[in-house]
Amino acid sequence: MSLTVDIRRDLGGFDLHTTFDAPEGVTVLFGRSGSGKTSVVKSIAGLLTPQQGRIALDGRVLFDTAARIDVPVHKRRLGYVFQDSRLFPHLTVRDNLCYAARVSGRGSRDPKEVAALLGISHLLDRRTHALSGGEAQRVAIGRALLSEPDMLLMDEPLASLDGPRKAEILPYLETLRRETGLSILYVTHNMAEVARLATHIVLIDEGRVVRSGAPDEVLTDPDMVRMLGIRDAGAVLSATVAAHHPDGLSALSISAGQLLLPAVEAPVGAKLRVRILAQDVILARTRPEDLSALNILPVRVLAVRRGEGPGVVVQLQAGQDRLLARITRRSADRLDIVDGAECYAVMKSVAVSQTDIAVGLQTGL
Ligand SMILES: Nc1ncnc2c1ncn2[C@@H]1O[C@H](COP(=O)(O)OP(=O)(O)OP(=O)(O)O)[C@@H](O)[C@H]1O
Repeated sequence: MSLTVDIRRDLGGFDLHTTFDAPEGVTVLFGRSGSGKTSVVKSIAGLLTPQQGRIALDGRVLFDTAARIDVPVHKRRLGYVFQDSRLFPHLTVRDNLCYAARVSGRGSRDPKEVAALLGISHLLDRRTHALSGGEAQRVAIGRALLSEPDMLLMDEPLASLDGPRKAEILPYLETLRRETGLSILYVTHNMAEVARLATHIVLIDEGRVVRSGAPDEVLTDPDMVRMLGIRDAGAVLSATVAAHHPDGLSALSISAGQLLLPAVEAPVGAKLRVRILAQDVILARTRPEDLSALNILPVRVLAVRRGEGPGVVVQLQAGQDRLLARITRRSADRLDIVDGAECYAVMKSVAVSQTDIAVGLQTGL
């Protein structure tokens, strides 16, 4: 399912004027606090009425001011997962799961299957007030799935969870996407979630779309670094597990060669996406010898962006992929890092952790 959105609404001086397409897959709507993300999602869900515009899901028009169409919320066939789980505390997990299916009247999916997919089978008879935040959120996702929506809208579904709980849920979201094929519009301002889940990214600022496209293009666009956050800037690379070595390292094939990382929990042949932060990439003009860092890739400089501070962001071509490196202006001058320069990108193996790796999901669909 692909969604097209073109809406305009004045929110007390805030001019929401957002136009984008969300193709099949996981489209991440990313922007800082107050950029208009929730207002966009509410408009799609039918909870906020734009003054002007059109919203359509494949051929099905949900909203169109010109044609005077405004499909009511319950007939839009969209699943909505909020920041907080909003479960019924007096009902069991099973009853919470079945509720949406009953209300939507589209419940042909087996709740047990959905519970298994989300790792909540052992919780079915529990009341929801005693669930952990991560468990409750998985039940909320299951409930949305059981209404058999044409698309799932997820508005910062992990924002209320701490780091370990986020890490617990992310693999389920990856499985969900892979196994149900359901298209998802996913709102977040967390870059780790973007890097792990997105198959398409829409960047929004002050109610307007400033950039959209595939993650490997958008995330390595040096002009977007400021908006994405300099500390979080980095690339996502598609990789395949090539070998697991007895010394605890795994070898991954990427288009530019090989990466050695701490043991990756995936079998040989598994497809992965790996996030490499710009601040973890060092540049050298000649191939370094006698270095402890194990990953040295030949790269070509595509662009150099100088900021106001002492740092520069360097966009690099590494095989078919793009990388970003963040180095000092002083080093860039000393090493003559200019457009077209051939050099080597150096990365420590331990710089990439398990949370930077998504299994079974490459940068495309
Ligand atoms: N019903 C409303 N009436 C007036 N102003 C509103 C209304 N809803 C949202 N706004 C304003 O519109 C702007 C965008 O808000 P929105 O909640 O869509 O942003 P957001 O990107 O989702 O932010 P956050 O990440 O903090 O949730 C904000 O300035 C907000 O105060």
